[in-house]
Amino acid sequence: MSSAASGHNVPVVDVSPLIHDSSSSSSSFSPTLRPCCDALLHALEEFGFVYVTGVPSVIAASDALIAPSQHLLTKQSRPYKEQISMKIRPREWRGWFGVGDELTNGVADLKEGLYFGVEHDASCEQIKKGLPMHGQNKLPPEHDYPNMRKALATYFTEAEALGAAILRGVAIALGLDETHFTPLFEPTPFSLLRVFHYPAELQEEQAAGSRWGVAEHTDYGMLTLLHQDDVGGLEVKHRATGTWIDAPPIKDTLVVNVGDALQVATGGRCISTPHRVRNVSGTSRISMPFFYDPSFEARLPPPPPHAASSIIGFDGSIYAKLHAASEDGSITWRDYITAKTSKVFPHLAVERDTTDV
Ligand SMILES: O=C(O)CCC(=O)C(=O)O
Ligand SMILES: [Fe+2]
Repeated sequence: MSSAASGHNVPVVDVSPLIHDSSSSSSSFSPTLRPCCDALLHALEEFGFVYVTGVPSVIAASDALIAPSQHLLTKQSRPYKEQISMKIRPREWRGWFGVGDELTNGVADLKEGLYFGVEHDASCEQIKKGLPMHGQNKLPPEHDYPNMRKALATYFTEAEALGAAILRGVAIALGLDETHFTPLFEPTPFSLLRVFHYPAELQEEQAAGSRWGVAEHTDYGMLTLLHQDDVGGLEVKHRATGTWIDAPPIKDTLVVNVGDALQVATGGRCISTPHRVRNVSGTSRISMPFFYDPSFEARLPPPPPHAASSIIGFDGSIYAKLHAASEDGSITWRDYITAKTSKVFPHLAVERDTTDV
């Protein structure tokens, strides 16, 4: 059912008050700040999704990265893209993957894409320690795509600042200290960026309803910030009615959604909502999700006992098993993300000891 037919639409919230008002005392908040925080929380409680506006610098940074990525994905040959394949140094979890390589819910998605992470220099501590999912981003030759590495760094900076601002707003609306979620991101967020291409030629299989661009899933982390082009195809499950509603493109907005870790961190107030993508438009679709996630070694709180099964998200089984196996009841972000990523690219399992969770 479309959103128009169900009467439910993911709300649009202007978050510019949160970006421009950084005062740390509630008595000096601008008059527009609290309504903005309340609207954000309300959307994340009902839908787990919100469109944010008032973020021109993030949109500009995202446009600067999406243009070369789109060219690379839609215009270059397979051998060209294979030069930067994820299969090269697979534990680093970066580079290009082809249609059918990534599984959601055990089924191959009808999309290809690029994975990027925080840039790690070969001499940094994390690389020396051999941590999984750390490394250098794989980019096409600079003479073909000048400035792409710079555009990537700029987008990480902009998107992380927006993620932090939104979480400050959620904390204020929940009546918590505005820095409540900050420790989870220290010393640095473990952000990931993906650029997806849903080719037009694969639409017939999706129209039949048995295959998906991305099958139903929830996101793992705290917040996802999604730039989608103007094609559409994202669907969100509305908790109250159980219906699937469209989240169509809206100009100058980003779609923001709650992941499993934020659902846990808010005691189930914000919901990590199942969503999926189907491109039956007849044209290629490009999207760019940015995952604003905790630091790699951050400790995630155990779910409150009274509500354990209802707040641990769509893939609560992994979360619950990891908690049960941990000595003090807390798990690290590393535990959760490596267990999850081992399922989506089984042949690239980054920490083999966690694949049987
Ligand atoms: O491509 C999209 O619109 C959404 C992708 C998504 O849900 C994800 O990568 O987690
Ligand atoms: Fe997602």
